[in-house]
Amino acid sequence: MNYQKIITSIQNQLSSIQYTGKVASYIPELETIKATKFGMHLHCINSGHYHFGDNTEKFSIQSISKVFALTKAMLLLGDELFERVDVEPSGDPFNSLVQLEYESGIPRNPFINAGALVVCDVLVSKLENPKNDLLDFIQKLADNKNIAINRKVFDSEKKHSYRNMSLLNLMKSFGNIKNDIDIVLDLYIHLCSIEMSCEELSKAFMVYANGGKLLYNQEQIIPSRKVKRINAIMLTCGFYDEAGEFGFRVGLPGKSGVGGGIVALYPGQYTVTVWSPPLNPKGNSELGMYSLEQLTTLTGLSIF
Ligand SMILES: NC(=O)CC[C@H](N)C(=O)O
Repeated sequence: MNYQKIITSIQNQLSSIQYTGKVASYIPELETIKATKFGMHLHCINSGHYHFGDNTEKFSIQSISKVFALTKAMLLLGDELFERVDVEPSGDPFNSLVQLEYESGIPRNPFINAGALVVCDVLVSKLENPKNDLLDFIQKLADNKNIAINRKVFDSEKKHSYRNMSLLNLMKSFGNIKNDIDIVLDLYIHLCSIEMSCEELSKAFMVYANGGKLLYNQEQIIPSRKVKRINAIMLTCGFYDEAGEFGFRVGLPGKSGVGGGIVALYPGQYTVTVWSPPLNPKGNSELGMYSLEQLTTLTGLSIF
């Protein structure tokens, strides 16, 4: 397979495509990022790296961090975790409140905000230093100590957390948040404000493409059964109310964030990260989705 040729063809197509998406503005600091940024980094298990554009520039990973948080919670807890958060697609926007009211405060899945907030509540209960432990965990997955939060993004989101506060209050009223809501929110925003590049995310997600083993030393750090489950949740819930469309067009498990990043993976083959800040109306990177659709079409390598 000539990956280089395919990646170059995607790069060439992008230069002539006009985007219609908008950079996220409800977290004001995210709006300061140039809309024309674009990076792509493909990391193949057996045949190396292919990339272009701003693939080494760090950006706000936002909801991509929900995968790391879920993984850590699944390592700490057994199936009882899924009594507090379900594993069904929500079909609603990522920050929606409506289902929680008639589903007794149990979020549909761990990749919408409500679900990730419950996961953060679990992490606060189980870990003495959840912020440090999570950062250590991500640094280990990425084999890179140079991963940290962006303080400006953290402060900016903290000041505009009306929705997430509402979600926490509603779930607390149903008894599904055990800790102080300010502490849970603080951890959640901390994770969302972590910065990583496409290259770093492709490396960190390799564990999900490699059956739970770190590719760089083959250490099994996540049991393969749990990796199977995490990949399944990425496939069905990784793109909020656009999970069906992502499966239809791209055909890979993955996760997006409102910083414009998308990570996707093909178990046993590769991980790929794209970054383009303008988002479509569902909150997913418009050109990111387009590029990934081209990748799986031109390589013929999707899980379908
Ligand atoms: N979809 C996202 O990336 C949302 C994350 C963002 N920090 C929020 O809570 O709204």
